[in-house]
Amino acid sequence: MSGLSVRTEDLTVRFGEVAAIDGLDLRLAAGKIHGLLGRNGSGKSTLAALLAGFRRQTSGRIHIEGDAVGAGGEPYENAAITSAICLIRESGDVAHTLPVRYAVELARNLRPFWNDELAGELLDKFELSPKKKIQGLSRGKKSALGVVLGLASRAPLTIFDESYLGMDVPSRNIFYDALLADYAEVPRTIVLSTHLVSEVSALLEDVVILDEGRLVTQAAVETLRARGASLVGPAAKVDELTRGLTVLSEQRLGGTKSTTVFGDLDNDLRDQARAAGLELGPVGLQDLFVHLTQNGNAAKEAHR
Ligand SMILES: Nc1ncnc2c1ncn2[C@@H]1O[C@H](COP(=O)(O)OP(=O)(O)OP(=O)(O)O)[C@@H](O)[C@H]1O
Repeated sequence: MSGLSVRTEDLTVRFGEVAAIDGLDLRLAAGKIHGLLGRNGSGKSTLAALLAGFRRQTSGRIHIEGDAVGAGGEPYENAAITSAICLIRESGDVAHTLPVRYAVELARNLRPFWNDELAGELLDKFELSPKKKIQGLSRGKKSALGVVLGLASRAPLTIFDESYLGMDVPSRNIFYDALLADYAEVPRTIVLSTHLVSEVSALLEDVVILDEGRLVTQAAVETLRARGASLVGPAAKVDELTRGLTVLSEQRLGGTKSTTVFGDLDNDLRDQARAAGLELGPVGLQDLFVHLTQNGNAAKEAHR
């Protein structure tokens, strides 16, 4: 099993006047970890709910495909498809009056690819007692329970919709490590919806950036990160070579400066930078995300 692929065509969801998703043409390749990035209100949760069949689109099409779902098709009201998809939302969607072990049992019964051993290991890692009532868990522990259910479901398409934001940094690190380890063992399609871009960027292979329900860009992380450069070295030289370029961020420590710029650096400039002893590197995903979703830039990018 290497997961499900997703294709959307002209996908649109309207809430009255608001288009939460607006004519989205998207491709998510099977067996990869995708980042679904966007600012607040950009449509991430709406898209996640559509892919998991939790809601129906106003217009357009969704096609889910892969070994686990036979001929594939639309997820809405299609149990053969939705049983292979697990969406974990920030709320966790777990019954609050029950102990943790009931939530685990429920998932075990509902999820055809469920792995009990992994669930047990993760409960221990997050120090979640099976006897504890869910309503008595802290926000972070509720999020951790959601993460345990999501990972142990081993669903061919697993979507975490900001479900780990309530967790503290050490717990989030446990999540990231567990996700990578289990993904290496059982490759599947994972979607991480987040605005904590810098934190998850090392996990991601492909990235989708949304803005106001529209696709700003979709690309492999490496391709995106090559769409600019960071220059590090003596401040005066860095300033001289980056003059007139679109600067995404700058940091200075004593006489040394690191400047990140957007756009292609021509070979001449690269040669000059190297000759001056500057270090050249790719752009951080966080800087790109901020730039691409700033007022006006998203629309320009979408029409590139
Ligand atoms: N049930 C609803 N009724 C009306 N409007 C809605 C509903 N759900 C979402 N919206 C609107 O659709 C747009 C997209 O919302 P969505 O929750 O999908 O964004 P998001 O990217 O997940 O945001 P956040 O990062 O803040 O969670 C927003 O303008 C939101 O107000």
